Amino acid sequence: MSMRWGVVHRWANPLMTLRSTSYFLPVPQSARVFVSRPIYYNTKALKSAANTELKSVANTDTIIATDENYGRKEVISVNPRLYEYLLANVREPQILRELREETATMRGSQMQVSPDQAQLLAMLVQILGAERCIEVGVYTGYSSVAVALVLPEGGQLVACERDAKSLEVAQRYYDRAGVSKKVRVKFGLAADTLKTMIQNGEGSSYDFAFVDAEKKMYQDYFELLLQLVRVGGVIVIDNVLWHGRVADPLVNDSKTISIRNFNKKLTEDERVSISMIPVGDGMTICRKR
Ligand SMILES: C[S@@+](CC[C@H](N)C(=O)[O-])C[C@H]1O[C@@H](n2cnc3c(N)ncnc32)[C@H](O)[C@@H]1O
Repeated sequence: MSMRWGVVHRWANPLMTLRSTSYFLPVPQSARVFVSRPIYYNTKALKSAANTELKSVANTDTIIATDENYGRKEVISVNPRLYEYLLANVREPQILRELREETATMRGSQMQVSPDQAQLLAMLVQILGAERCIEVGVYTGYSSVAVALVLPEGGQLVACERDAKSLEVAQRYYDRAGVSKKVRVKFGLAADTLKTMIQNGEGSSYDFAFVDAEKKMYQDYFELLLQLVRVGGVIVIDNVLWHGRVADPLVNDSKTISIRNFNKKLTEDERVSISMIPVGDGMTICRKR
């Protein structure tokens, strides 16, 4: 939050005493909308005013837009306090919590989907009544366990991963979660696995796919998965907001450009209905038409 120095104003606390001296305190830029006209306070009242002001700004800081560009809709952004609240409302199975805690000690743990993302994936699988799923990018298995747990008996998840060490952890948790029978691990490059599945006649036989691997391969994964998923099936793509970099014109590294291009192409792709949502690092849900 950016600060500027300014007079504390009446609107901050209308009950305070009038005095002859003005005091200057840091006032957040975003509080400027509340400013009316200057009024002078005693020191004690001033401190309390500052607290009130800063607390209320912490609240209003979550609201990022209310103007006509957004149809006057009050659009919010998730700040740490709100995100903690959101997480407190996630039902994370004990086995996933343990996997998350173990993964937190490992290299690359930031790659794992967040509990709210995993819950959304599981919810989509359940809404779809999905029985046949694919995951591209397993890592230690957090999202794949979340999906496998809600698959019916006889359901199947094809889990594509090129890193054997991560797969060892994932496999251990498939066993512990009692979902090993539902998960078909495919070790190797995901694009090769998907191509083989198409060649084996598995086209249009999957209900759900989740993409969370090499960013520069997103378009390739998407094209292959579009062949494997049935009409009405869903493909979810992770990291589509790429830490916010996709919206920053000054960021032009190859991964950001690749995701930006992918997002643009997807928006224009009539083969799918889409919904981009700011959960985790951003996900796009695509439904095959
Ligand atoms: C972001 S992580 C996946 C996180 C996982 N979905 C979770 O929630 O824990 C990406 C994973 O994709 C794997 N990966 C990257 N490129 C791949 C490729 N070409 N083929 C298969 N796996 C790949 C990486 O080894 C890594 O484990």
